[in-house]
Amino acid sequence: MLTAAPAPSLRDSLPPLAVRPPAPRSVLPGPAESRVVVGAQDGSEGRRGSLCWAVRPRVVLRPVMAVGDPRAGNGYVGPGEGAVRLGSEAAPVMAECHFPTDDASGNATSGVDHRRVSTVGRSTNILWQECPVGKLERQKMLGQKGCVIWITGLSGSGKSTMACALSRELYCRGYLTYLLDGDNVRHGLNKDLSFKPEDRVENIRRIGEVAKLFADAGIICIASLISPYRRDRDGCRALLPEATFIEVFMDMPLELCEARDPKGLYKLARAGKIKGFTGIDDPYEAPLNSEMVIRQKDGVCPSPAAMAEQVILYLEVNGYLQV
Ligand SMILES: Nc1ncnc2c1ncn2[C@@H]1O[C@H](COP(=O)(O)OS(=O)(=O)O)[C@@H](OP(=O)(O)O)[C@H]1O
Ligand SMILES: Nc1ncnc2c1ncn2[C@@H]1O[C@H](COP(=O)(O)OP(=O)(O)O)[C@@H](O)[C@H]1O
Repeated sequence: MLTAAPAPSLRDSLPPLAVRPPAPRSVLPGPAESRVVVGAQDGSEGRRGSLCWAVRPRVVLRPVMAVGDPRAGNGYVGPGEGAVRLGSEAAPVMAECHFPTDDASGNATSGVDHRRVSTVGRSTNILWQECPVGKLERQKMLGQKGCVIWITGLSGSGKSTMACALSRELYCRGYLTYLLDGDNVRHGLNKDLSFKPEDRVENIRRIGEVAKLFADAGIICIASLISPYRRDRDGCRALLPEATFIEVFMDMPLELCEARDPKGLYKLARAGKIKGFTGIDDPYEAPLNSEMVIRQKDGVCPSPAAMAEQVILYLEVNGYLQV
């Protein structure tokens, strides 16, 4: 009996990864008071109060400020007291870790600057925990700048198509991206949220916060969600460092989106079976000053590849694809 061959998946259709010269990895040019995982000489994790080797597989790092913080509990180090000896670039670095004022239960009582303890939202008595490996180091490692490409538009305007084409193109050129698609995030993190206005506000806020973390990780984060309210998109922009929020408006007419209706949702909304559908009985506030607008030319929508190319050109011209 003949069986039909399975249709190739989108993943199968990816061409081989282009060889982009990797960021130089022999020595990571860390900042002056540099930074590493602390491990013991036998390669195991560093212990509090012990002599530690600064090690990192396959990557030889510069001098180190190796102060194990017992609160971190993961071998990574934070700022604080500690006897530090600097080593050469090629040699492992030794550093002695001291936590002289820890209390009997093992909790750190040292090094807490109470002037920095604050209240944020409903969280009280919290302190920003610095980590010596920062965004700049991660960006150097990846050879790209972390940013958020925020794709907004009506349902059916082509957000996901654009996001996937862009991911694919950047992947093929050797850049690391991560896609936050509204539909997908609503399957997990945001599954407690509906489409009523206050829930959309929260959906956008949470995705903005997550996107901010990805950008801080040095990743090109592509957020693709309707995000219909201007104020909330602008709120996400405000979360990010200057010029790292790139708003892309899929400016497609409602008639086109409705004609596409790939999920049949417009039909249901018109029939009154879905209430509060964006563009039908819930507002979409178009951006006023987005970095990019994708629209039809002479009534023809640019191809997915052409849309992605437009964004990549923007990233190139604005220096996001290099450090
Ligand atoms: N009432 C209503 N209005 C708009 N969209 C609806 C609604 N109900 C379900 N859907 C489907 O959910 C997708 C939109 O989710 P988002 O998280 O992007 O929306 S929002 O940013 O919170 O407005 C959206 O996906 P896309 O078509 O990809 O935009 C719809 O498929
Ligand atoms: N540039 C394009 N040219 C032709 N069709 C497109 C283009 N972009 C999207 N589409 C089609 O439009 C429909 C909606 O696109 P989609 O990316 O799912 O939109 P959204 O994520 O905004 O809801 C899909 O059927 C898709 O194939």
